[in-house]
Amino acid sequence: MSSLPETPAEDGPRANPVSPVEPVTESAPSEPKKPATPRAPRTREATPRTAAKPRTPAKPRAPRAPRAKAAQKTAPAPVPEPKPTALGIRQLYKRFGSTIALDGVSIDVPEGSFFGLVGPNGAGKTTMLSIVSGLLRPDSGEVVVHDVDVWKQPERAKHLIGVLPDRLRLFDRLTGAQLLYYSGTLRGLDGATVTSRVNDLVEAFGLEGAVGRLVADYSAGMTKKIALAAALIHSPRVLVLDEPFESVDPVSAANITEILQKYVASGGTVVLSSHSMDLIQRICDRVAIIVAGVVLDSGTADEVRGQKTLEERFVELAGGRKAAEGLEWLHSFSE
Ligand SMILES: Nc1ncnc2c1ncn2[C@@H]1O[C@H](COP(=O)(O)OP(=O)(O)OP(=O)(O)O)[C@@H](O)[C@H]1O
Repeated sequence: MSSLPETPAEDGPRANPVSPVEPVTESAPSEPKKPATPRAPRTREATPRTAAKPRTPAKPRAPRAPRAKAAQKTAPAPVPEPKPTALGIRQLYKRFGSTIALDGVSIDVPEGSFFGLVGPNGAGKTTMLSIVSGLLRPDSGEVVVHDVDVWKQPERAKHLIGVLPDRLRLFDRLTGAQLLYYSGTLRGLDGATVTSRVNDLVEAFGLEGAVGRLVADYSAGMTKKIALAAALIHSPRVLVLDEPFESVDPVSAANITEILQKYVASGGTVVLSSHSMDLIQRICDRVAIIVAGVVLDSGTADEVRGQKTLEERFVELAGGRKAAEGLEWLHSFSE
C-alpha cells in the first residue's frame, strides 16, 4: 500500500513566506536614525506596548497570496474512510473445567483484511476460531459477522462464513466430489451452480485425480485442500481458516495463497491461524498475537512487529525460548 504523499521538506520555510519580512521593528521608518543597541530589549520591556507607536502600517499584504498557495499545496491528502467491520469479536470468555481457554478476547477485523492469528500451543486460537465460526458456544461474549450475530442468527451467519476447522470433521465416507456437492447444497446452492463450482474448485486445488476417491483415503494435505474447497463453495464473505497450510506442500501452498489473495482483493475477508511466522508476515496485512487466552497485541502487521520480525515479536510476547536442559540422557544412546 502506498502511504500518503509527504510534504517535501523544503516546503517548510515556504509555508510561511511572510515571516522573512515580518520583523516590523527593524523596518519601522519612524526611528530610522536609531541603530540597534544592546539596550533595546530593556527599553522594550520598560515601555508599555502602546508607547511603541508610531509604527508604520504593516507591510503590504502581497505575500499573503503565496501563503495561501503554499497552504493549498501542503493540504493533507484525504484520509481514506475506515472499512466496515467484517468480523467483530467482543469480550469472549471460554473455560474448559479449570482451564481458561479465552480470557476476554476482543478483536475487530475490517472488511478486505488478510488477518493472521498467531500464538503458542494451547493459546486459544482454535477455541476462538471455533466460536467465531459457530462450532463452539462461548461462556460469554459476542461475535458479529457483517452485523449478523453468530450465536443469535446462526443460519444467516453461516451463509456469510466459510470454515476450515482445525480438527477436520469431514464426512470422509464420501468421495471428494460428493463432499463438495453436499457442502454446496447444504448452503442452499442449486444443483447446476454447485456442479459448475465443484469443477472450478477441483481444478483450482489440483484435485482432478482425487475427487472420485473417498476422502478417508486422502493424504493430510489433500484432505486440507478438499476441506478448503468445501469452505469456499458458497462464496462466503468471511473465511475462517484454522491452520490452512498445515501438511500442504509448497506448490499447493502457493496456489492456495494466490486463491486467497484474489479473494481478499475482491473484498472478501480471511482470518487464519498459523504457526508459520514467515507466511503470516508475508501474506497478512493484520495480525493478532494471543497468549494464554489473552490478545497481547493486535493491529496492522507493521504495527505489531515494529522494527522486529514477526517471529522475534512473537517470541518476545510468548515468553521466549527454553534452554534444552534436563535431557542429557538423550545424548547417551541405548545399546
Ligand atoms: N474440548 C476441550 N476440552 C478441554 N480443554 C480444551 C478443549 N479444547 C481446548 N482445550 C484447552 O483450551 C486451551 C486452548 O486450546 P486451543 O486448542 O484453543 O489452543 P491453540 O492455540 O489452538 O493450540 P495449538 O496451537 O496447539 O493448536 C488448551 O489448554 C486446551 O487444552
